[in-house]
Amino acid sequence: MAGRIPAVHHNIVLDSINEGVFTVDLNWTLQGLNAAAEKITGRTREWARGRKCFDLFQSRLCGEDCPIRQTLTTGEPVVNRRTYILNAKEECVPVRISTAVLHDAEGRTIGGVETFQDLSEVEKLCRELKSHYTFDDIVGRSPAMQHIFETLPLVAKSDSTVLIEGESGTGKELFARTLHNRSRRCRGQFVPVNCAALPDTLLESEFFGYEPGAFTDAKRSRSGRFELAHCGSIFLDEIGDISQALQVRLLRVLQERSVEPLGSEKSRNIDVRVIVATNQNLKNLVEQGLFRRDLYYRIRVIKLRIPPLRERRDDIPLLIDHFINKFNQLQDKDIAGVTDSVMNRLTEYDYPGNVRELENIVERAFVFCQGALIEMRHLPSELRDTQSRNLLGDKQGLTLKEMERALITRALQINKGHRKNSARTLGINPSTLYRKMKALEIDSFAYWQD
Ligand SMILES: Nc1ncnc2c1ncn2[C@@H]1O[C@H](COP(=O)(O)OP(=O)(O)OP(=O)(O)O)[C@@H](O)[C@H]1O
Repeated sequence: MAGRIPAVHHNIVLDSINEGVFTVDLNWTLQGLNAAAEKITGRTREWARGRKCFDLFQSRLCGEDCPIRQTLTTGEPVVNRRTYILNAKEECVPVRISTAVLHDAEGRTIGGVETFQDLSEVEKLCRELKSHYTFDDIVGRSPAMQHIFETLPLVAKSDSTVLIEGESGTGKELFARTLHNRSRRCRGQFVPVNCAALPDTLLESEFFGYEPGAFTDAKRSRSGRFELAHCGSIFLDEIGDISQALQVRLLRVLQERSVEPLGSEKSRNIDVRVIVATNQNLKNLVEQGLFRRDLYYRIRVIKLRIPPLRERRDDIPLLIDHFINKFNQLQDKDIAGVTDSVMNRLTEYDYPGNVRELENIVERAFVFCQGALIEMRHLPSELRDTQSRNLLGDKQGLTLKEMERALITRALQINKGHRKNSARTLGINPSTLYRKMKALEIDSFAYWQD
């Protein structure tokens, strides 16, 4: 008969695996580490003796959110939770951890075991892969974005005026900033001006500045945005909204590279790169006589068109990831991603507000999401609504009452009998749902599933 494997052999087995393993007693005192745990944490078994597991990990999960505490409290294992630990050199190490309860021969709980994998290499590879899909802060893997990434360094190097066209929220200002940061002017200022935000008279003094007495309130002189941008770049957003009179003045500035503050007769030379943006079709405005043709040709020396997000859906998963990372850092959270159904919904949605809208959707979900993944119920109702729209399926030609019954029972089926979630799917108050269910004699327990 084969004998039992001696304990010392268990240690050899534990030391031969790549995953870090440690065990703790019920007071979180470390009982042992394997060789991989020593390597990943940079701590020795001698150091660990008598210390607590939170001394070893110093992770943001330590404390209330501690996985091993959860396991010891609930008896349930935690599987593949991602977090960061601090190693002996105080470096952040990304890890994926799992936990389980340890029992003695009589089945009594005597402590817990935690296994953890070092994800540094995996993250490094991901970063390398991602670097192909990013240009500074701009993310994109669609062919359209990859093409823009190729041209951006060349455009940044030149000093020519650039026209960026794209719907609102496509990232025009982000591109303009990137062009500035990558140019020889990066030490100068990047000065944005939203031409649609100010009335014409104010915009003129904003552009060119003024001298005392130029108008009633002008007590002192003030530099305009063009002067502020001297040796840097000026970004004129919503250029299609400026008046004809201002278009004439702007054309002169671009031709002569000098500005004349209001109330002054002397012009000042300026060395500025001009980047303009519009969410309108400037060519159409020219055809309609609303935008000067000569100014149009002066500003469209180089034209970049940023497609709306619905025309480059390949970018959506990457952008979601980008914004999740951004908000994890800003809000010190640890959200790992979105569920499959959320990903499907977010990649099929049309985004009238483009990337800004997607960013807002993720930011909003961060407010409501308490777990590791963003779920359907964390999305705004207009995104969840398709679920209600699809609820009826092909049940046309029903009476209003029958339709209500069909909708409610379908919502209960989808939400496994959960009345609050069903109310959310239907876009009504839980109390309204309870009332309707009572009137229609629908029993939610019939749909209840674990
Ligand atoms: N490709 C991208 N990668 C990462 N972030 C992006 C990208 N495109 C846009 N964003 C982000 O989306 C938000 C909106 O972008 P931005 O303000 O540049 O848009 P815009 O086209 O200038 O909008 P508007 O026309 O309304 O002024 C910003 O927070 C920006 O950082």
